[in-house]
Amino acid sequence: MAAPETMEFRAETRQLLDLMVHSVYSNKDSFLRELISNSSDALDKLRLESLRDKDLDVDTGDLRIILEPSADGDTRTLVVADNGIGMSREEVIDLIGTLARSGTGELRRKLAEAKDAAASDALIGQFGIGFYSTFMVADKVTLLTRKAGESTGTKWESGGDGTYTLTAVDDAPQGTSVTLLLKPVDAEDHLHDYADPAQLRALVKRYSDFISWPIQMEVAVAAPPVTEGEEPGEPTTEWEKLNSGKALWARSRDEVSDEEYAEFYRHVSHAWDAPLEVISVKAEGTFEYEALLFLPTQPPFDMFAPQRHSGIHLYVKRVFIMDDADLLPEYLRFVSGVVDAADLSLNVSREILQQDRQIRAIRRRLTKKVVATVADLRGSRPEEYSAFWLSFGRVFKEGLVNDPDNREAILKASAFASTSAPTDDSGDGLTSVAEYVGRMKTGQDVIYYMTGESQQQIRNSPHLEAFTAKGIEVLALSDPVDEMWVDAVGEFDGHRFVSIAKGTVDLDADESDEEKAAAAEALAKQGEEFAGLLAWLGQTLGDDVTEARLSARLTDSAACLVGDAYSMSPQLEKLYRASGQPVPHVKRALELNPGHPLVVGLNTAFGDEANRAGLVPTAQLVYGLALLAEGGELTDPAAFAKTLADALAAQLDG
Ligand SMILES: Nc1ncnc2c1ncn2[C@@H]1O[C@H](COP(=O)(O)OP(=O)(O)OP(=O)(O)O)[C@@H](O)[C@H]1O
Repeated sequence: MAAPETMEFRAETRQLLDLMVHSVYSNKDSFLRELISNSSDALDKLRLESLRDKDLDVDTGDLRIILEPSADGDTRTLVVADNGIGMSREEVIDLIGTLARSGTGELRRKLAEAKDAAASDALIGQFGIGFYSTFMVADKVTLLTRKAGESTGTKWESGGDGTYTLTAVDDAPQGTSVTLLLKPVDAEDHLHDYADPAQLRALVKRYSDFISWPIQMEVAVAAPPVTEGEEPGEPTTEWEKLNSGKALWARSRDEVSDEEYAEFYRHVSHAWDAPLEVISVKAEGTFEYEALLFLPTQPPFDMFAPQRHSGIHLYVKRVFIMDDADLLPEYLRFVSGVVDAADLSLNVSREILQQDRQIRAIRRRLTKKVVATVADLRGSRPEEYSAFWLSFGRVFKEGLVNDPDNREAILKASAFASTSAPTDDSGDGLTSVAEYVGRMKTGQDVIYYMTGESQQQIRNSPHLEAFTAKGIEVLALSDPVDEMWVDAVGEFDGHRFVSIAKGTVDLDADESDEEKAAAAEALAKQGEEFAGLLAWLGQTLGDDVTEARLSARLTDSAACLVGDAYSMSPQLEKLYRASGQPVPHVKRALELNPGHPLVVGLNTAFGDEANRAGLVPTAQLVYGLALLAEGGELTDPAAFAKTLADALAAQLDG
């Protein structure tokens, strides 16, 4: 055996480990689930590898997971071992020595801030900590592993402090064993006796019963009764299988408890929360398959990471095939679970899968089923739906853009903030588009919406003023994806989606013809009064605006900016720019409120003396204020500040 080499954990890993060592997490038992889960994955991988690589010299006849508790005085240990794929030395360093997953830094920061046990429980539950959870129960962890096909093994050992050692080991068995030198039992600290076979039996039953590989423990068998005059029989041992290994998806819903589903969900999705909804599908006929899918409660922290893939594991007749088979569209990437298909070849490749008719049929059916489940959730459990929507709505709505076939169903399952969605217990301040349509005023035939970067920005925007005054509901869409789908979807039930920040709006639809005629006449008269100013403003601000006109949508503010019916909104312009795409600056119309003192004053001053000093800066201020009020960004904030300061100073002087 070579001499051990001491390595240092990266700072981030070290801090996280330190938090585990001193963890107040109450569910310390979960370390066992994590180790068994890792072993089970390693066995799956070995079986697959041996199917794909016929030259790989391994024995796959007796694949299993072994628990080996022992107690010698105060020294208590537990070994969890498997004869799975194992790890190379580099893999040990990469996978075990570094906690390289994205979001780790964030977890560490939040854990350090967490004040009490409940808060840190929730955080650990949200992030999951895999192998490192062993340090909640062990003072020292030794991992011995040899990768299938390699001759030298690697021993990794750490006391959870700043360092670990690595040693090359020649005679290591293939697979991985993790030996825990257990911390003293401390019931108050939720540290149970993990060297006690009865305890282990109960934990495996609770957390890992569904694992398809046998989980075994060697137990003493009572010696046969001794008859007089005979030598006492040798005590013997036998392997006791601790799990039933039954595939959960093959059992009927009423046979499986919520807790069993929850543990299986944690295993397949590497999650620590409980599933919000369990979806099971059994298809018979041309293509036979069973699926068990889960909607999560908490978002995985890497949900928006570009490399995140779907959490659906593909099995063929109970044999694990791959873990990110393309079985659901990207906008459902928060769904995890298992699909077990009867008629695929065991060594099917990813490329073949993508072309496979059966896989495409499964994907279509599962997609519809998940979307329908989300819609049902809204109807049957509105509170849970709201929480779900808050975490996953943004991702789900990508489907409105990317999945035209299911667009209608996705829209029905979606909810949106709006200026007058009910906030009683049936609602949550969120409305469906159908409900919006049900509340539309007489004469209104379009669905009004406003996009913005936040709810606050939308709700304070001047564009909303006349809508609020007239009690017309407006959808308040503040997710980046909203910009895309309103264009892609276009209409619902014959009602067009219309942005209140674009084009002209007709808010007098419910008025009589006489009232409309009177209003039009009044506007025309005002138009004449302001004609000179409007033409001059259009010219003076020509670099930024297409024209200046009087507004029907303002009641309180002096001015706002309005795009053409089909122009790009400022948010979309910003999104494109942020993604590196060059887009020309989109000019919009400046709309003025003819009843506002600033606009009236400006018109009078312009009428008195069109060349008067101070008019140009005031025009620039009016434009800048309109931009600021909608949450926009000034191109030259310093110049704006100076113009404003000068104007204020001049006023104080006067
Ligand atoms: N028994 C094992 N055999 C082979 N590889 C293993 C074993 N245990 C862990 N690994 C490798 O180390 C990696 C890290 O394990 P760890 O438990 O920290 O995270 P994980 O299982 O990937 O995710 P999670 O933290 O969500 O459980 C695993 O993904 C796997 O590649």
